[in-house]
Amino acid sequence: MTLKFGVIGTGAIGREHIKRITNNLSGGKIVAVTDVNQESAKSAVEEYGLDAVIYPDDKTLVADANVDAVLVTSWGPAHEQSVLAAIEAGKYVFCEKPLSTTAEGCMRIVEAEMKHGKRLVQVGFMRRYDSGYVQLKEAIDSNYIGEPLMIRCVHRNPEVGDNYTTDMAINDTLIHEIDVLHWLINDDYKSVQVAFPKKTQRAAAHLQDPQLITLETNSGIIITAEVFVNCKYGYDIQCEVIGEDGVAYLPEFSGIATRKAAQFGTSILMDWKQRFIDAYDKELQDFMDSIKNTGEPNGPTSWDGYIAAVTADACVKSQQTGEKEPVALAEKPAFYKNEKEAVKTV
Ligand SMILES: NC(=O)c1ccc[n+]([C@@H]2O[C@H](COP(=O)([O-])OP(=O)(O)OC[C@H]3O[C@@H](n4cnc5c(N)ncnc54)[C@H](O)[C@@H]3O)[C@@H](O)[C@H]2O)c1
Ligand SMILES: O[C@H]1[C@H](O)[C@@H](O)[C@H](O)[C@@H](O)[C@H]1O
Repeated sequence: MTLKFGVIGTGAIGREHIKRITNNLSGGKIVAVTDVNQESAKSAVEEYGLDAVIYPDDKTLVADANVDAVLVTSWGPAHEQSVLAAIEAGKYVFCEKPLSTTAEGCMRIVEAEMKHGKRLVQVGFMRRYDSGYVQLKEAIDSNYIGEPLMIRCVHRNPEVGDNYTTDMAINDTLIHEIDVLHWLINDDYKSVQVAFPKKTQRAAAHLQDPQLITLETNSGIIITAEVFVNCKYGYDIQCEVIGEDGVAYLPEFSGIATRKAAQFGTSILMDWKQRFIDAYDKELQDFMDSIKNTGEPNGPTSWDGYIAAVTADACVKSQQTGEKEPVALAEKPAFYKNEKEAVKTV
């Protein structure tokens, strides 16, 4: 069975996913595309030699009977509308993060999916498929480092565009940590607090950068996460879990090391595309394989998207109040209780 995809949004990650489904993975084919910028949709079709219909908008694409699954890779605020339209039409959905930019929007998706009666949606929280995070989870689950007590994270981008706003540090960037960390430690967040350190001169006038976020879990684990999106030197993701018996570190992305001119060095990546390249492949392959084998996607669910959005909303509130803000989750519906963990082979 070949899963026929319609793609909504042919920008940076839309093209990355089109490329991997077309050239690297098995079981999928792009049959339709759309973008608010129709030139972008046309150039994607040309660039990857796709035999795909170009639609004027998400609604007409979703209505194409030839489309089995919708790949939502538009801007965050546009996701909810496309995901709801796809669920309404009974199509599978792979939606890039965030599932919706608000908790209410995620809840509308959760309710629509439950009404449909079976899981259709997978959220692109690809770090759960990254071998480094999978190894960290194994170190925690096997009790190798004892009970986790604290976690220290760093999420740095070399630069961002002028349209990147202060709340996007949470909704667009920290959202990866929000998702992967509660999965890593099997715990939920109780409260969050955001602090604004001294601002870098490289940030646009409207943007607070860097930001330091503290998240506390129900069991008392304290997490500190730095988001710094104009760090200039590279794309740098760090995670250190401090347990009662030891410390576990997320592996660094490995490039070659060099010795030259009295220097010992190694390279640092400059963007996200390479850093999690294997994880992007694995998440999409898993999406296609699990639909083929079980009729439902296996990866991060709409409920995971909801947890991330509630936590992100509390962080955005704390950006405004400067206070510690509670994270108040609704009770998990039975519909999502039997979900399998998206842990794949390393
Ligand atoms: N998982 C990851 O690591 C990762 C990496 C990059 C981006 N993303 C997410 O993917 C999404 C896209 O990011 P990007 O970097 O590719 O952005 P981008 O700006 O490069 O591309 C987005 C594209 O969507 C189009 N678009 C916007 N609204 C639309 C709509 N309503 N209908 C159709 N097309 C629409 C735009 O014209 C643009 O071509 C964002 O939600 C972002 O957070 C995730
Ligand atoms: O959309 C991107 C992507 O999710 C990257 O992984 C993250 O580091 C960036 O901050 C974000 O803007």
